[in-house]
Amino acid sequence: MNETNGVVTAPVLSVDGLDVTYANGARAVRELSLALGDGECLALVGESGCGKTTVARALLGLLPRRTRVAGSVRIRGTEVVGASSRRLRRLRGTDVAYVAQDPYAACDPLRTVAHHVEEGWRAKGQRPPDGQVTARLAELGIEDAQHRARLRPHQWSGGMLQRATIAGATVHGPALTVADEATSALDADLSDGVLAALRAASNALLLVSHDLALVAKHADRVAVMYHGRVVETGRTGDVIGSPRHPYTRALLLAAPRPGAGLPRELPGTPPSLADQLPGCSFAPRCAHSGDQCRELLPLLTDGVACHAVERS
Ligand SMILES: Nc1ncnc2c1ncn2[C@@H]1O[C@H](COP(=O)(O)OP(=O)(O)OP(=O)(O)O)[C@@H](O)[C@H]1O
Repeated sequence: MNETNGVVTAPVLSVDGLDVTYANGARAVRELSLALGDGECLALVGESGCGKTTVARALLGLLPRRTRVAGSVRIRGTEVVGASSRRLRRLRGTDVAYVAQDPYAACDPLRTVAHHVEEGWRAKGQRPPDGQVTARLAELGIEDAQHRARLRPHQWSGGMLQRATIAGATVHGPALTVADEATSALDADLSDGVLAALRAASNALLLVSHDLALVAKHADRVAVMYHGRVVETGRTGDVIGSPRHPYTRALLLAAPRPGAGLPRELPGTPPSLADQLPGCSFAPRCAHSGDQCRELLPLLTDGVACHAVERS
């Protein structure tokens, strides 16, 4: 709980022991815990398939039927795991909003952009107050918003259209915005501005991203996932500037970043999601692993889950 001026509020997001197994037996998220406060931006990073999107979907109650979900996801104190469809519908838009990867895929090509922004109100059975669509678009950096809002999505550039989807997703000022690779369909030079707009339009923001340069610039904290677990977490500058987990170091070396030299491919491949290794899932790929790493699961302690890391 947080206390501001004597008023106690629940953290925006608290995830405790989240565990997700798809119907085919793939255990994509394993005992994952996270917390996010007002105004904070947390980036979830990690190789493809490590479970980032699964976490994002779990926060919105959007996992497929027959997926087994254990643990707890609370948004402003309201439990999402096991919530009824009615309660989830009530939470979406007001408590938690979602920004998808590809704005063109998220929009109906036959409808105007204004129609998509208005959907934020319609989904709650409301009509947008006069002038609000244009005002929201202008706030997100759209020039000549009144005219442009009447155009169709294909008449907008990708960066501008993503700003419009952010405008629609955040009309009710949700406590938490979840953005899953929200800029990966855009050119690199547009991504920065769109992320800045996303941050400005959001309260707490969970950013799923593979772009470590953007994460370094926009996120306050980072959680590095591997094989469904958080293996390192901390302030962005610390995790990206002085990574401690061998996996985080390898991930950073594999990422194209200005001034970081040529990327070095991550050795090996992650284990299958059906595997239940007794020890660290990264041990088979880790140059520092010993017997303990293969036998005993390292717990996340002081922001890092690794037996081999030096602890002061
Ligand atoms: N509906 C599903 N049924 C079975 N397995 C799934 C399903 N959705 C995802 N998975 C598997 O769960 C694992 C985690 O997927 P997820 O999309 O969460 O990873 P990710 O880290 O977001 O990857 P990417 O960066 O490629 O989007 C992957 O191995 C994926 O194949």
